[in-house]
Amino acid sequence: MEPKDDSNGLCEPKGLFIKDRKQDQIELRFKNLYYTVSLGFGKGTKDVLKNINGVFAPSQLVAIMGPSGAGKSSLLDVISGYNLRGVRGNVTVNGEERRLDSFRRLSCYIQQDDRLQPLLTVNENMHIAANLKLSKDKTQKYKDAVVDEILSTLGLYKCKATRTARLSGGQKKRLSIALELINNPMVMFLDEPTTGLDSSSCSQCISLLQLLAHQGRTIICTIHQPSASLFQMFDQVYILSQGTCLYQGSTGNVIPYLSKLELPCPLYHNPADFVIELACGDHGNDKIEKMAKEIENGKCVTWTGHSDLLAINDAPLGAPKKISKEVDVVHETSPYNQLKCLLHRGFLKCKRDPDLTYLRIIVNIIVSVLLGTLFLQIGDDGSKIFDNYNLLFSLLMHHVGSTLMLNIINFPAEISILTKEHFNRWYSLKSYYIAMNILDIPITTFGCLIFSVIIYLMTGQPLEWNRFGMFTFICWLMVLISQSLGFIIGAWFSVINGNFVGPIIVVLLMVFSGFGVNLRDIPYLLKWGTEISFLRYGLDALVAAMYDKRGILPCYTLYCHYKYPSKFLDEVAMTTDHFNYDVYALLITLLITRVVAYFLLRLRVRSRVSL
Ligand SMILES: Nc1ncnc2c1ncn2[C@@H]1O[C@H](COP(=O)(O)OP(=O)(O)OP(=O)(O)O)[C@@H](O)[C@H]1O
Repeated sequence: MEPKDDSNGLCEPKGLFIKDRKQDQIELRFKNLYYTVSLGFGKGTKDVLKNINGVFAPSQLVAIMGPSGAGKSSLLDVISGYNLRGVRGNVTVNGEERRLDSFRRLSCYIQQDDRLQPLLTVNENMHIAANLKLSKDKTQKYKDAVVDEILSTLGLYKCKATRTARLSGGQKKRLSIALELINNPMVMFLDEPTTGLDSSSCSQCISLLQLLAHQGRTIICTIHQPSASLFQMFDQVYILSQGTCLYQGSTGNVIPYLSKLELPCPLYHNPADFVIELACGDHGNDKIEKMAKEIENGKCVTWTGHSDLLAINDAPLGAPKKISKEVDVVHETSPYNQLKCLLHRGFLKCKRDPDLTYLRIIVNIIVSVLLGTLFLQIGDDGSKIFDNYNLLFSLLMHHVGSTLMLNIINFPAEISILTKEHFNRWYSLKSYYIAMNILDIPITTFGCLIFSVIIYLMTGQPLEWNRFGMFTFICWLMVLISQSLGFIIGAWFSVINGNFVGPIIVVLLMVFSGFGVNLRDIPYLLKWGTEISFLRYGLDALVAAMYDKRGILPCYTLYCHYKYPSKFLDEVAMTTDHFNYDVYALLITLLITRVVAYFLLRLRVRSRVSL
């Protein structure tokens, strides 16, 4: 039976994914927490969080509030374990020092920007997440039931078949929450879940979080300046100003707290607005100091309204130390299952986005026809050997340039989704990388093959299967290497910087390829450039594929200076006996660049820097 759903409202859950898990409840504490960032070379450091303390109790919806730049997102990043660099102090989970590997099994982090797969429907996104996040022993029927229950609870059931790109802002936000709810985390961190939503979507989103929190979860979110009614929906508030805590306690206690400090909230004034005004220093910096002192920078828990809550100083905490490093986190399903799911998702994305797939094929057809027309039937002509050499170089440039730029532009967008999903333990980076490599092979191979067939026939290259095979294989290797280079640049640079760096690299590859500047004329000190330019190996190999054991070329004019290919090859300092050597060099380059791309991607994902 179809679950009851109002696509705008929330339903009561049936209890499949939202069970009473009081025994699993999580209390988070932090003590003497500092977060220090470097301001750049020679500019010193800045303490974003300054010796703050706090406690986030279970079954509570907590709002971290404060003016812009107060350190709200930084606090969320630090306690969730998303950010470890520059952090000092203690973070404990139910009284024990937080161990990231186990903590990440219990928690999830939903970023401010919706990092969703736009081409997949809500249902597909949910099912892929369920297959990745629920253990293998759960039946498909169970997974379907969980997905349906979450979707109807979050008011998304009627949008099941809608593509994510077509959802409204509020629906996207709910889908982000729904995806992370699949494995029922007990702690949820949300960075500004209401940003960009209208007031009705805001209150829907917060009432959903309230519902989830009151089922036993600890839900912590940052929020800018909530309306009075939204503010009342939170159980607890943690107010920050310039990295220090000004208040920690229940929403209802904010006004009594301020009255005690002789800072009465004006009648008919939204307490959230008033407290932000105080935190901004609008009523004087002395008020900020007064509040921080009263709340002991977060150590005082009396305003939380929980008499059983231990004060920060009374709770068992070890001596302050550097927060432990991340260890490899175990995922819910096997690498094989992760690979299967990621391949399935990648296949769906390719199917839904035929534009890029078709574009790649069409570009290959257009460029090959264009080059074929320019260099029509020159392959067997003794007077056109120089033109044929130009053709070989031009087609290599097409393969390198188009593939490199495509990946420089596309790859960074994938990284932000990957960072989120990897942090929330959907899959390992290895599975992702293998799937990504496999997914591109069919289209790359097809594009290369079609390009080679057209250009080979149009330009009248020798009709021998082995030469055609060698020609296509070299083009294919060049595309794969350019793709790896695109991954390297995409993993390391932003799209803008990548667009600047990419063409520079192509120019350097050209300079050292032996085309234009003869390999013999390259100064000794710059010879290393020719050793690492894969374009040189590609060109050398293509020349070998076309001219090895060719004998005298037919001459259709009075005099053909280069009818002996060896004469021409000697002039451009190329040989035909290096084909195998060139292939090995290209294979090694491919291997090295793929490995380097993987490690750079790993570094980028682990540092979680967004460019
Ligand atoms: N890696 C960093 N390098 C330099 N400064 C940083 C870094 N991370 C945070 N900051 C600075 O720390 C302060 C707090 O940043 P944070 O993003 O936590 O603020 P916020 O309260 O979430 O602000 P907003 O509400 O505007 O998002 C800001 O002044 C920010 O510039």
